[in-house]
Amino acid sequence: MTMQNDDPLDEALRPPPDETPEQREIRLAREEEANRISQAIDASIKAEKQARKKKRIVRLLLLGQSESGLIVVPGKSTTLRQFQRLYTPTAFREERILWRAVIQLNIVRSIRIILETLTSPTQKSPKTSPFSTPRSRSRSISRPPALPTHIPPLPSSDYTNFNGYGNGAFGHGNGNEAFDDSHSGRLRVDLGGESDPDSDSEHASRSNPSSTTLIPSPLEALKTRLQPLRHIEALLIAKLVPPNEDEATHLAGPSHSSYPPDQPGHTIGTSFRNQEIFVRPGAGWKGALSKARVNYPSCSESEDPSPHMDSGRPTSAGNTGLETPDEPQEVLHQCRKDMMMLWNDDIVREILIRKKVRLEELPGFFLNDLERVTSLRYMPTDDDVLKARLKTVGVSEYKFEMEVSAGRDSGTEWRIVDVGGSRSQRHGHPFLTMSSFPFVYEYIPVDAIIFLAPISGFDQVLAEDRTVNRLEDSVLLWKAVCSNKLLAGVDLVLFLNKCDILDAKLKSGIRLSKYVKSYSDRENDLDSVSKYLRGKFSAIHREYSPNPRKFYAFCTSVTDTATTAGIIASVRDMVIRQHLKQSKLL
Ligand SMILES: Nc1nc2c(ncn2[C@@H]2O[C@H](COP(=O)(O)OP(=O)(O)OP(=O)(O)O)[C@@H](O)[C@H]2O)c(=O)[nH]1
Ligand SMILES: [Mg+2]
Repeated sequence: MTMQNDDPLDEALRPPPDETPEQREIRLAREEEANRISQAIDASIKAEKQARKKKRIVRLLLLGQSESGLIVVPGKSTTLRQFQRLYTPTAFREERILWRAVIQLNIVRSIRIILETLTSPTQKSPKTSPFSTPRSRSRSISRPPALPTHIPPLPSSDYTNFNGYGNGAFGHGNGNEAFDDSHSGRLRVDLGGESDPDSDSEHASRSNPSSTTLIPSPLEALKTRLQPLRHIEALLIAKLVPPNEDEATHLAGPSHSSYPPDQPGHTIGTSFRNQEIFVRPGAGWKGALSKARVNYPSCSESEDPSPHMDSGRPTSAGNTGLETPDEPQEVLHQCRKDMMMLWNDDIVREILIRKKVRLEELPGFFLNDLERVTSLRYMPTDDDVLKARLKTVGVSEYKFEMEVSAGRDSGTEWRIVDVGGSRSQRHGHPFLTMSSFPFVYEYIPVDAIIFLAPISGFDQVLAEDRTVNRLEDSVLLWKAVCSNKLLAGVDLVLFLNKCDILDAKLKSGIRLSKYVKSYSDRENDLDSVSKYLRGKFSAIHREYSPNPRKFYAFCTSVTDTATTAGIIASVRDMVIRQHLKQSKLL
């Protein structure tokens, strides 16, 4: 028996004992070639490592004010999503299904806003001018009287006998009420005879108890049928918010309106503005949803059966373990006719208009798409993802490399810092300074700041401080950013955002000069207004910047994919140009 303790590799590599000189020559040549190839591979790995070390990393910081609820938020996270859509389209597309839960919650919230609005009283508050100084403003503006912390019960009427959200905006009926809508498909509610539409007392006097009936009103019945939305709301919150994240559903603070008396939404005096759901930034919530995801529906808008469907039902992104496959989508589907009836009802619309609640302008508005977005096989489109609203809290850096399909500059790593902008996160400063954003300094150096000012908010006040006009808040923050010495070397890109909403407002007859006195009798159209505001922001930049620096301003509607793609390409070019200059590579 021979001993087998030789290394098998040595054994294999050992030249055959009877090797001829020719065979030896061939073997040595082969070994040399193998050696050469191995060295080439080593060199290429080393080169790649070095290239990675030298990789171009571009850093952007998104800044701009924000609040929860019913008001104009600037669109920082939407801008981030636009970058992701353009630079990493495959990843963006694959994540679209995860946004369905956010859209479902947005829909439920819109319905709740309607129901709450139908019961809310009117309040008055003064107007402010965004370009006045804090001192002059404090002289000219007196703090409005505090709003009631609860809504006084209004006399019963078809519209006013809701309990209000505190008691359940979706109602407490037994679900058995009859509701005959066979004639008109509408909420056949009689508002009474001729009346002053602005008078709440008229509204009250209309509801003479003697005229009440034991038959539940159509709206009561509708409200009862919409009750399952309450459960869905709870389910979605459980799905989107981590278990220990109580704060997300309980943003503190007394409720009051964010709108002055003759301004949109001013009558909405209830609690929902403080109940906007947020997630901590980062992909945490997406991770939780995707882990529970079974698979993607391959197409959504069509009702065609798909191999990805489980018995024709959408597969869920849920993670509570309590759901059937996408229970929220099923419930929304079941409630869709009632939601459409509520939203399309003439009288409901009339009340929303009278109370200046312009739902269409609010973040996360999907009520005009109910048929599509409540379809059982609904898959959010790119536009839907951009329109969806999920408030950001805290600060987070998103890193991504351009996919090859996204064109040139693949290989550049983009790091975009998204910051939650609400005042509660700015330590409640009455007027802003950059010290309200202490965390920002951790992210310096950045190549540029994209500052978003939602200029459509010129006619609204902050929910967090009703004496402050929305535009004024933007202007103050802009001033603080421009004058900040630590940011003096950072280029500034200004997005005067929500120009689409601004355009609609101006066209509807709302005049800028009513809120910005210095605008006087200039033309009240988008072009003139945006040029004027751009001039104002630009003058502040010139006056307050400690050093000269690059400054670019764009009028944007960042939910609009076509126009935003061009703007982001321009931003990318100039940021990279500047980055290269600073890296002394140019
Ligand atoms: N119509 C319109 N809607 C916009 C525009 N920009 C953003 N939105 C919508 O406004 C909502 C809020 O945008 P976000 O990007 O979440 O705002 P944000 O600045 O990140 O706000 P915070 O996270 O609260 O600091 C979203 O529902 C967007 O779809 C715009 O230019 N036009
Ligand atoms: Mg955000």
